[in-house]
This record gives sequence, structure tokens and C-alpha cells, in this order.
Amino acid sequence: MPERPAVSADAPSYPHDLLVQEVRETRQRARLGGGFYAVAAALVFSVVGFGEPWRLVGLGVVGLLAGLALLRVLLPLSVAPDPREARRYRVAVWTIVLLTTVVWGALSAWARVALPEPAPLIALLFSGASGMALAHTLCMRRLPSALAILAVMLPSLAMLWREVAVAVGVTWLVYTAYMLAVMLRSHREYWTRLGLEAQLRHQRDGFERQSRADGLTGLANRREFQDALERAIIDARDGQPLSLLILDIDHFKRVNDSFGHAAGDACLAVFAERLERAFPPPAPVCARLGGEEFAVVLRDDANGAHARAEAFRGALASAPMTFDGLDETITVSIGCSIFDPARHTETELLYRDADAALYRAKSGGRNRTEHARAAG
Ligand SMILES: Nc1nc2c(ncn2[C@@H]2O[C@H](COP(=O)(O)OP(=O)(O)OP(=O)(O)O)[C@@H](O)[C@H]2O)c(=O)[nH]1
Repeated sequence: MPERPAVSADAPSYPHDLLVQEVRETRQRARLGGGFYAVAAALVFSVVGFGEPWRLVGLGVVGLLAGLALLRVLLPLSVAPDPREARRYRVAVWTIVLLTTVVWGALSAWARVALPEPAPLIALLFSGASGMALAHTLCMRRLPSALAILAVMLPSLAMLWREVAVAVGVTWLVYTAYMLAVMLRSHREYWTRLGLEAQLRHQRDGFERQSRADGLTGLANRREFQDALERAIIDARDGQPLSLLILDIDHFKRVNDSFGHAAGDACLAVFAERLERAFPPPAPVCARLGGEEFAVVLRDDANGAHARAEAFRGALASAPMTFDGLDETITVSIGCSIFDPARHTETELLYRDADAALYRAKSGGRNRTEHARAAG
């Protein structure tokens, strides 16, 4: 286990997802602990029978601790709290924890002077147990955690020192110091775990993004294209226009053959940049389907899609493209299909129509845009 936490609650870069995780875990752990104080107080008073002259104090203290335990459970926190709400909740829950420990500390000290045995012994044993539980579980914040431990332990320390024997007091003091050391260690381990979990989440998100992007151009890959097309078709069924362009660079093999594979790669990368500039995300999704074949999912009707496809094709053909120190005129053939809910009952059918149109653009002489025919 590393000695220093991977992240710190005090760091300025302390991110929102860690704050939310901390607050959620504080809530989970604080909710569990509250009830024990009320039960322990009930035990302390039950051995003296809740009888006079302690009846009122007993009922009052048990009621107060039970109320504070209930507050811990009822304190509201939304499923996805914003930073303000998370911080407010954290202050509130720690305030309740501190109040509980102050009440308990006072009760255990008072029990030693006011109640007959074994009530003070029960109170003392529970103080030790609750101090250690705080050190292990409510260790997210050092200061309130230390204050809670001291609130539970110090009143008994004073009583033991004075009423029993200095040596017993010293033993209790050593026990308290040990608890604080345990809390500091738990605190470090807690934040190390949160940091490692955050790193893992970050890596997982990175892998997820990579698995959806084309390595050479950074555009969406075929998998992401498929998902984007399916999402767009769901929207299109609600009446939004949708068209699909499939673009294939003309005679790309010649680029490779004439200038080498690296130049071919550079050509693909520059082509992808120009494509994304002409069809800026996120509304249109530009993808590389493989080789020198690309696709654009467009939220445009037939006229809009045609105009944008032609503008891109014309601009590409009208001036040389610069890649890998070369200036070469590159042309592209484009197949376009417009979503028709009656015909395109499956994603594949829309794709097939665009592909058939691309085939006609190639066989018709390249450097042109063809539209899918209504009858397929
Ligand atoms: N540099 C490079 N070349 C690739 C890559 N993927 C496929 N190619 C090449 O792209 C070329 C595609 O050639 P063809 O399918 O004959 O198509 P074309 O030469 O573009 O001809 P038309 O599409 O008919 O106009 C092949 O030479 C492949 O090796 C890649 O990632 N990088």
C-alpha cells in the first residue's frame, strides 16, 4: 500500500466525482453507526432500571441519541448531487456525528460519577468500541474524525484519571492516541483507494473512447458509426430528416503506389480533417469505415444532403490537397441515401442504398455524387 494518498481531499484539483463518492460513502457509513449509540445508552440505563432519580435523564439521552440516529438516516441526498449539495450534506452529516459523539462522551463521563456499576463499565466499553469504529470507518475527513474520536474518549479519560487511577487514565490516553493513529492511516488508505478507482475509471473511459475511434484519423470507427446510425434512425422515425453519405477516395491505390504507404496514410488523415471541417460534429457523425471509405450521418433532407455533399466534393476536386509534403488533387465519389421509414426498416438497408449509389458514382466515372434510387 503506497504511503501517500493518490489523491487528497484537500487538493485544489479534487474532482467532483470524488466529492460525490466521498459523500455517498460517508452517508452509507454514518447511517449504519448512529443506532448503536442509542442502543448503548439504553443498555447503560436499563441496568439501573430507568428508575428514579435517573429516569428523566435516561429517557432524554436515549431519545436524543435515537433522534440523531434517525436524522442520519433521513438526511436527504439526491442520486446525482451537484457540488453545492454534496458539500452541504457533508457539513450536515458531520455535524450530526459530532453532536452524537459529544452527547455520548458527556453521558459516559457522567455515568462514571452518577451511576452504579456496571453502568459506567458499559459506557466505557462502548466509548472504546465507538472510538475505534470512528477511526476505521468515518476516516474521510481528518479534522472532524479526530474531533469525534476525542469527543467520545476525552471525557472518560478525565474521569478515569481523577476517579479511578492515573495509570488507568494514562492507559486510556494511549488508547486514544492509538485510535488517532489508526484514523490517520485509514484516511490515507481511503484516499489512495479513491484515487486508484478514479484512475481506473479514467483508463476505462479512455479505452472505451479508443475502441470507438479510428486509430489513423481519429474519426468514429465502424462500430461507432453503426451505433450513431442506429441512434439517428430512432430520431428519424420521430420525423427528423436523416441522410447517409458514403464517400470513397478515387484511385487511392495510385497514391500508395506513387508515393508510398506513409503518404497514403497522411492523405487519409488530411482527407478526414477536411471531411470533419465540412461536416462538423456532433450533429453530423463522420466515420472511417475502413481503407479509403468514409461515411457521414447527416441530419439533413435530400436537398440539404445533396448540396453539402456536392460542396465538399467540388471543393476537394478544385484545389490540390497538401499531405506529406505533396500537393495532389484528390477526388472522391459519394453515394447518398435518404432515410425512408417505409423502406428502411433496418439500418443495413439504408447503408446498402448508399453503397449502391456509391457504386454507380464509381462506375459512372468517379468524382460525382449519386443518390439512391427510390426502388433500390
Ligand atoms: N496508406 C494506406 N492505404 C490503405 C489503407 N487501407 C487501404 N489502403 C489501400 O487503399 C487502396 C484501395 O484500392 P482500391 O480498392 O483498388 O481502390 P482505389 O484505388 O481507390 O480505386 P477506386 O476506389 O475504384 O477509385 C489499396 O491499395 C489499399 O492497400 C490504409 O490504412 N493506409
